[in-house]
Amino acid sequence: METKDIDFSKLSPMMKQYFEVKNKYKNHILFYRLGDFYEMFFDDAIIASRELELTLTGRDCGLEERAPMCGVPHHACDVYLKKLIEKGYNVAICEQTMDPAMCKGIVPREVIRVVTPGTLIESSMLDETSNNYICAFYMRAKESALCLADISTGEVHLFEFEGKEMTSSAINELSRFSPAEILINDAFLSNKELSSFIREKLKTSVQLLEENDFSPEIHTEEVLKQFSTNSLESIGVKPDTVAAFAVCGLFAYIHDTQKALVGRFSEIIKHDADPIMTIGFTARRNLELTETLRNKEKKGSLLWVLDHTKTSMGKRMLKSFLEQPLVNPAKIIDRLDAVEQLTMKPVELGELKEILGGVYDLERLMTRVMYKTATPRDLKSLSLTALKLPDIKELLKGFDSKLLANCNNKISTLEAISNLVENAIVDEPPVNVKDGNVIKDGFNEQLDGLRNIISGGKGIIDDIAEREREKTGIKNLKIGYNRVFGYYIEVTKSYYDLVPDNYIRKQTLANCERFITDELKVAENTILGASDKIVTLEQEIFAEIRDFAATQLRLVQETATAVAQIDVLCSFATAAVNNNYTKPEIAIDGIIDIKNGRHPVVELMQKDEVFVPNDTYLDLTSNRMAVITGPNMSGKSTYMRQVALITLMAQIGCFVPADYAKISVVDQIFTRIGASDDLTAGQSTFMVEMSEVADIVKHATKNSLVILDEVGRGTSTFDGISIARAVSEYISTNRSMGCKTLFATHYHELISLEKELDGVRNFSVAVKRQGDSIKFLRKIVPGGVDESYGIEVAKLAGLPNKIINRAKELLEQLEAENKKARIAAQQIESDQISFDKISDSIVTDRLRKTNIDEMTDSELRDFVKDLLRYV
Ligand SMILES: Nc1ncnc2c1ncn2[C@@H]1O[C@H](COP(=O)(O)OP(=O)(O)OP(=O)(O)O)[C@@H](O)[C@H]1O
Repeated sequence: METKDIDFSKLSPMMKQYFEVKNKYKNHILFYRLGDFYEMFFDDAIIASRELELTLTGRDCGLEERAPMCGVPHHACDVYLKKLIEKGYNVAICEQTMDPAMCKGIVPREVIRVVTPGTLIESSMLDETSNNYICAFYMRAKESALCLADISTGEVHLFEFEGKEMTSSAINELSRFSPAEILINDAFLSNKELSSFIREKLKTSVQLLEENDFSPEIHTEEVLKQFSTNSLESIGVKPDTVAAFAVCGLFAYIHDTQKALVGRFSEIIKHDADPIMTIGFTARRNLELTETLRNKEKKGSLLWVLDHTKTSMGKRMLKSFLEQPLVNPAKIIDRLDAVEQLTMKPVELGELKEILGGVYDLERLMTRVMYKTATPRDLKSLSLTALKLPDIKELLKGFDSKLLANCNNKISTLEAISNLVENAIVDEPPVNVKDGNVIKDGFNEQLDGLRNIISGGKGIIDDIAEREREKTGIKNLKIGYNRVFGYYIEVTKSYYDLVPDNYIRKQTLANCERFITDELKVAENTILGASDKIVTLEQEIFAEIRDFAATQLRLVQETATAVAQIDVLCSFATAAVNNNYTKPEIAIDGIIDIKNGRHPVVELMQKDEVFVPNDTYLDLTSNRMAVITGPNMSGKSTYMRQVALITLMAQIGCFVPADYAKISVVDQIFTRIGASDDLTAGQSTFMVEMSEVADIVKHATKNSLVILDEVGRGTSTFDGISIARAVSEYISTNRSMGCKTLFATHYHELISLEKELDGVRNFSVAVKRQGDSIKFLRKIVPGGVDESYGIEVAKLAGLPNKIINRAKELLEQLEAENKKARIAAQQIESDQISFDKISDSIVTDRLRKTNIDEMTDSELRDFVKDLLRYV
């Protein structure tokens, strides 16, 4: 039976309640709590049974047909939630809001949480090394704001964008944070570039909200509750700004969907005040910062090389460091000084790392505390971590670093929490507080009193048993207990005759009978009453301790951030020591000078070839652009990426793989490398290549670093050469440009740029010819090469000899033709022959393609003259 066929007036009272709730959450799967299960009914049950492979059963619902039903146990619902979220469903969790035992009639129920990709908090559903952001993007005509929050850690970021850079800046930030869920307003949809970026590249869940859902007039209260504050200004948000709309949109949504979570957030990180390096979506992926391009794996990425962190908080922060390199030289130097100090004291570094190894994820623990879902073990983890903090603080005192001292100041020892938890909670508590034995003896008088009754209760029961044996003469009389019947006196068959009249029969078994007496009943009431009270009291005491921990949110959050930062700095120091890195010099004179630089990942991944280090020198004047030629496979891309990675590593405050490095801070890194997988999004390789180049020339400044690998390769040779040359000219001459550029190319024609343009220098990757083969030397040397060695590389790659020989033949033929074309061109130049005499050459082929018939003689002459430069 489907929902549409239901006669609602005939439904049972419980089903009526179900539909009252369900109607508010039509687009969600409703988990409806019934006892120990979350049940799903009707259409939800049909979907869930299919998606979760659950048995579809039925339940009487007041109608003739039973309601389709399936369910999942409430204590194991995480697994099922995860599956549904991964399959793109949103889930509303409806709980019983009163103890059923205390209710007459239908138990009241309410949706306390809506689970969507951006609102997950369950450890089992989250990657401990990554943040999980939900964001609101509020857009007006010329301005917009983006507010992101990670509910599981309490982190909040806010950006405001305006003017013509609005879209590109927004795309950069969205790709940097990669949110799991985006809330948008109507105006967002009119921005085609942003909409298609989110749809095609981020592939994130998007929800269109009403304009009112963002209104500060309506929603400020909810934001204030979430931040436990009394004004938007106190969290750095000016009312009526576009930022206030984004903040209100996001936190009103969180407030509405996460009813159990109040006051989880303490501060908003505003980014306009503190700019960071821009690395676009493409460069981030091309440089393989956090995952490899091909397999999307951590191994083989820069993160893999640098990750020696010990805590989950450190892992998340390391990732955000990599994605947000600094541009403020003073801040970079502070980090580098801290790393240097740590490398200089290996024993203390080792001790710090060992302590950090025992630190729990304070941020996610606090979310559970605020949600009131923290278990006794969670509080114990919080306390155990707090107990380690004094040792961390003591060790940090031994380092002479401003940043480490700063972190130390921010670490609170959280004594109030650890004292309370250590005094109150047993050393190895059960997961669930209801299981009992959570609170230590001696912590609460009332609890101690009740426990005494229980332990004394055993004595009372033993006394009764002893007296009854004496009184009745039943030697093997004993008193037992079970959950159904409570306490009972057990008498075996052979003594039935001796059972006195005051024994009331409770149960007959094969060999014995069970009885109760008035005296035993009174004892039972005392003992069981005490047990029930103990369970309730333990829960109350635990809730008080948890709520006290919640009051310490700000302190814990600040401590967590500082500990995470120490962890990342220790991780950098470890990578520096293990891989023999150098402290870079940070400059602002525009010079990048690297001696014996290495690619941080290739040098570790490569097993069968020793990595050959290389120098780099780029500046703002005569060494702005390096044109790098060399055969395929010689190491051009590796070299260029290595320069970008060394620059980026320096700007995140990490030592670098080089003997010496002076790095002038760059504001942006751009890359145009290889084919990206946008082909799936319906763009041709060439189209992707050109739009990436367009992005670079539009946004690069003289302080940017640009990596261009084989620009122009995606089209025909002449088009390609022309585009590559025009791009190089533009970059090296245009007003705001002149940025530092590394340009690898197969077009040897570009070598001439060195003579023609200021700031261009030729380099090549050295190779050695060995008979009809070649050896890669991997060394970058000054000067360009005009030999491709393509056929030799093809041979090295194992192409069959037959093909290689035929390729050689064809090459000779083409070279002869090219020679002919050159002579013909020279003749044209000196007007010795007319155009129609040039036959059979690459130039005429090109001329034909260009539809020369429609050109005047002089246009044709200019066109050919232009081409002459390439033949
Ligand atoms: N400096 C180096 N020392 C040792 N091995 C290197 C070095 N540089 C590159 N290699 C090795 O050479 C391989 C090819 O390098 P790379 O891809 O950079 O060449 P390329 O010139 O860009 O090739 P193509 O033009 O075909 O793209 C790398 O995968 C790496 O294993």
